[in-house]
Amino acid sequence: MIEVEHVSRRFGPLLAVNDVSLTVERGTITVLVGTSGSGKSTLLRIINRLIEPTSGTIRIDGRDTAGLSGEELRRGIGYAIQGHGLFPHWTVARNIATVPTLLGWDRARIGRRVVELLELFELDPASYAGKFPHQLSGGQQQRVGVARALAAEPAVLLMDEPFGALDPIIRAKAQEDLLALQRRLGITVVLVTHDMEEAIHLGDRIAVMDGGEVLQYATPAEILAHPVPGFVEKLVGGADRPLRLLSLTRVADAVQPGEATGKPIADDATLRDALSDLLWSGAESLPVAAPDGTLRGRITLPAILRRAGRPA
Ligand SMILES: Nc1ncnc2c1ncn2[C@@H]1O[C@H](COP(=O)(O)OP(=O)(O)OP(=O)(O)O)[C@@H](O)[C@H]1O
Repeated sequence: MIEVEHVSRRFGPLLAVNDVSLTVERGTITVLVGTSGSGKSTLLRIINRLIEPTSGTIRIDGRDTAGLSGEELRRGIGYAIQGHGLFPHWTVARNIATVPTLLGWDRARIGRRVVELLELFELDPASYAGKFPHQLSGGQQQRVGVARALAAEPAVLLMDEPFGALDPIIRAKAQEDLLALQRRLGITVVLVTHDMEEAIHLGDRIAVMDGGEVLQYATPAEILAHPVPGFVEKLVGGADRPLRLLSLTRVADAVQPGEATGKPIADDATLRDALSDLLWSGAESLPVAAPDGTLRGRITLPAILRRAGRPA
């Protein structure tokens, strides 16, 4: 658990982070979202003390981080940034080994960990361990960046616009991979983005920042349904709000008994995907299938539309 209490950071006359308090529960993803210059990156870097707060307290699992040296703290916290920050003249294996090496792990353990992470990120160790960053695609560099951040098995992972440089298809895949990885490892993630879509998709909770302040800190559903008036409302209240709402619910939660014709949709797809399929096929309903292919019932247009409106 990360507890941020009344944290501020001043740069000369500018209050880049202004009296922010929020708690990130263990094993969840919190997304900091806001426009450029709203203080997201500064707040993120205060958590691992790349930037010292001017005032306020950060506790990680109950421990005040002010009592630790910055270096000691950062060895226990993964940090992945846009552009991936890989050392260009180091191989992929050496990049991933950075923190374990600093921690003095023995060579055999480091070697095992590098192979394990490359496999986890679907990069064949035999082909990729000895490559240099410039020999990888953007998506592969991004995965190596996250692999490096996770090398020493941190309980906390901080990510600053990690998918910002990726094209939309690779970005969607990277987001899915992060969700799967986070569920599997149970890590606590704080992620910075300026993309509300990404925040809604990834966040268990979202902190909307503007002018150094957190204006609202709540679940995506709460932020969509009840945005605080002003900046947050403007940010989420656009024409695609109903579609965003639909993207939060799985087909499994709206499935009805009965049959339908057409290509089945997976029960773990979102209602937004289901609406898309229905509109495209011109059908009123579609069959719903479990991962093993068993039919579970059907999803209908009216059932989807009921969930796209303003919540009561
Ligand atoms: N080292 C610094 N010295 C002076 N001002 C800084 C410094 N770092 C950040 N700032 C200022 O603090 C404010 C917040 O910056 P920050 O990088 O946290 O914003 P951000 O929300 O992450 O923006 P972006 O999305 O553009 O990265 C900005 O006005 C920025 O210019």
